[in-house]
Amino acid sequence: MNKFKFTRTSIEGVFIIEPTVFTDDRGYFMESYHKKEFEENGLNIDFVQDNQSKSTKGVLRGLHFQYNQPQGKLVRVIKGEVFDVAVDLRKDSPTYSKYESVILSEDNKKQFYIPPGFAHGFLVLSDEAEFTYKCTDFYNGSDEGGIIWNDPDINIEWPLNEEELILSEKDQKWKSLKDTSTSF
Ligand SMILES: Cc1cn([C@H]2C[C@H](O)[C@@H](COP(=O)(O)OP(=O)(O)O[C@H]3O[C@H](C)C(=O)[C@H](O)[C@H]3O)O2)c(=O)[nH]c1=O
Repeated sequence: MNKFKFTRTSIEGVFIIEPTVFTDDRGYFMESYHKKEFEENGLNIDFVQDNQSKSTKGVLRGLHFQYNQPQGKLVRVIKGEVFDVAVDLRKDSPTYSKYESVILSEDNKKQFYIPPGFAHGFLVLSDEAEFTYKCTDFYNGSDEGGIIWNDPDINIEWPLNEEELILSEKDQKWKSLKDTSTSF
């Protein structure tokens, strides 16, 4: 029995995945990942690291990537709601510099697969959000790069006003894509 719905997006390699949720009077059960079913649906990926973070409303984490160890990410929200964004940084891609966004939430249980070669970020819309994701390569802090959240050429329509945003010192200092050398 297939337990996931896979939807391709406008950007090649980026998928929205919806798990089957089994509910009963105790609550619910769902499989959150299934290597074989993902492979059968075009996602032949191996994960090596799982991450989890908690953020309050207005926190924007991103837009991050790793230069030499680019990470594919399977992301989802286990508490609250976020606006999640993937930006195509693959030089030869017809959708270079374009973005795909999706609302991920505790309620919709949607997952978003972002391949290596993308910048990733999310904005928290609920009072709090707990975010968890699987990565196809290991974290390497010295290999990290970023694109500024409000790059006018990418023009992401973030659903909160600028004055509501909370960014780390690091995330306030990234440059725009045109001023960032990437080679994916
Ligand atoms: C990402 C990461 C971070 N850390 C340490 C480094 C810092 O001491 C601390 C916080 O790191 P940072 O501020 O980079 O965390 P985020 O802003 O959530 O970074 C993530 O934000 C966006 C959403 C992403 O897609 C990336 O996975 C990642 O860049 O955790 C680790 O030890 N391992 C890790 O894999």
